[in-house]
Amino acid sequence: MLNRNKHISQVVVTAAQMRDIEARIFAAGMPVSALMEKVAGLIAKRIQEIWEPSNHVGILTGPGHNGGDGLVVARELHFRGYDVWIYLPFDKLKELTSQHLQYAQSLGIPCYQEIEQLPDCDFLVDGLFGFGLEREITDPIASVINQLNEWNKPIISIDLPSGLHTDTGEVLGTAIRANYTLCLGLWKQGLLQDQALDYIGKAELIDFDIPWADVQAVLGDVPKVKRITPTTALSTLPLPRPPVTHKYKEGHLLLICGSRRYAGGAILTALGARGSGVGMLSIAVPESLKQLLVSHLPEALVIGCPETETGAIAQLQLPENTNLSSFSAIACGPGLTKDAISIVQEVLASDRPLVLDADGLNILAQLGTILTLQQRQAATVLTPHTGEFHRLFPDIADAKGDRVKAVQEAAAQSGAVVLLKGARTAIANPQGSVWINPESTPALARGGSGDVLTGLLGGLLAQAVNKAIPVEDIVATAAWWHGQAGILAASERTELGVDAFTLSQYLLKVIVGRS
Ligand SMILES: NC(=O)C1=CN([C@@H]2O[C@H](COP(=O)(O)OP(=O)(O)OC[C@H]3O[C@@H](n4cnc5c(N)ncnc54)[C@H](O)[C@@H]3O)[C@@H](O)[C@H]2O)[C@@H](O)CC1
Ligand SMILES: Nc1ncnc2c1ncn2[C@@H]1O[C@H](COP(=O)(O)OP(=O)(O)O)[C@@H](O)[C@H]1O
Ligand SMILES: [K+]
Repeated sequence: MLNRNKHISQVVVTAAQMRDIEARIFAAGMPVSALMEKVAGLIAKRIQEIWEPSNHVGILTGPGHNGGDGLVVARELHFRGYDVWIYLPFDKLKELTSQHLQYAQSLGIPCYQEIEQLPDCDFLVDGLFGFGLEREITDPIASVINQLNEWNKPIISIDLPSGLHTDTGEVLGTAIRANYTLCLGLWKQGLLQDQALDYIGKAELIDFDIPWADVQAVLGDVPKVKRITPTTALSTLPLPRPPVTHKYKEGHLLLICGSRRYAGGAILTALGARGSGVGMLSIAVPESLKQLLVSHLPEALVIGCPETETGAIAQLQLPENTNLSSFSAIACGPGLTKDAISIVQEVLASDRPLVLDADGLNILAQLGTILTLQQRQAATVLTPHTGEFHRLFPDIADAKGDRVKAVQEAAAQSGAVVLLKGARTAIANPQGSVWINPESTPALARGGSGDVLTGLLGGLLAQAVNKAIPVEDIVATAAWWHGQAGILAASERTELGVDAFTLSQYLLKVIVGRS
């Protein structure tokens, strides 16, 4: 049972999967009405906790079981002393929903068909549509939703804000802008897509005891799409260290970054790597940046390289008896400029795990993403934002739409682990497994935060080199750690206080006391 509770928050489902899981529960004997009663009871309880002092509530009710949930909530809140009004603009209701309406009305709870009739409420509960929404919302409901959004009343959505596509998070016509979303049973994939975030508000899972066996029967033993949780992220950290070890056993990362034009990116990447705790850090930069890097990172081995006329690295001049195979992992890209093309070609040809970011990605796109990566002998991790993603994968439709699908396609095409940056960063391996980082902060939308991630990720990969941890799990840990550092920094310093240097200083605070 403990195991189930630990795993349930990782699970992400589509509408079709949720329907299959529910069908198994009903087939096993659970009456549909009993489940609705249980689920809506939990929703009502949570609503009372959230909006305890307010007691005028409007319940927006749809024709299906999302509306049925809403009506049970209406009844429960009525019994708890709330003044409840139902808004129900549909004539044809599913049978269970219709029965709950009849009973609610028999209790004297008023029900209106016109939104104008609904009295002034302290807050609204959105039970219009859940995962059964199957087409665009049209008038008159679309206009009503727009009007409701303009009222600026707090709204709690049941399962998901009505109007969002359950899988892609796309707005189907229009959608309720909720302050809270109480997601039922298992996390719906659409709630983890960037395009849905403006509509969701604060999202919580209402666990209603879906048996783990039913989840497994539908999703398989290892679900394809998962949320990163503190448990999953912390489990891959290289802690505790073995008592007898030395610096090279704790990973040797080579960073290749910076140019005369972009010196700061090299420092930020290196500070991200420092935050990872990596045993040994070597940093290859253009010769003219060497002193600067040494002054910021006295512990690192800074390798000054010959420069092009434009101040990019012209040639990797590694120390004697060292070649690229001497390192546990390589991270390459931030601040390089596109003039460092030969360097990127050289690291691509190496047999070491490689993280490519920023100009490393722009150069890869120029070289031809798919064909170039086919030559790789070791793991490659690409960390594009949407702009870089489109340059790398011009054939893949829309990295701003269904990002889960986009990142899966990119990983499958390229054979790399792809981390698609965003508000809900998504990571896929070539076999189609996806991790989504469910929490982050717009405080990170700031120049240089990506550099910190590259260094952190490189450092974690270097430390994992001889361990049997899948690369995508390490990448997921880095994304989570980076996001949590942003959240912690923003909570202490506001969303305006999280410059990339500050972010790097918060990495350690995330894990102290937790691992
Ligand atoms: N079976 C149960 O008792 C449980 C119900 N749950 C609730 O049931 C919901 C799913 O219920 P349903 O499958 O009935 O589906 P929904 O209630 O989400 O909506 C489907 C209904 O809306 C209509 N509809 C769909 N798209 C429309 C559109 N664009 N314009 C107008 N009407 C449209 C359909 O004809 C159908 O009547 C979940 O989201 C959840 O709230 C579960 O979460 C918990 C268990
Ligand atoms: N709105 C947002 N919410 C959460 N995280 C964000 C948001 N915008 C950006 N980020 C994160 O910030 C980082 C930005 O990286 P990137 O775009 O490479 O910027 P830079 O190159 O300037 O460092 C990524 O990790 C991304 O996921
Ligand atoms: K809803």
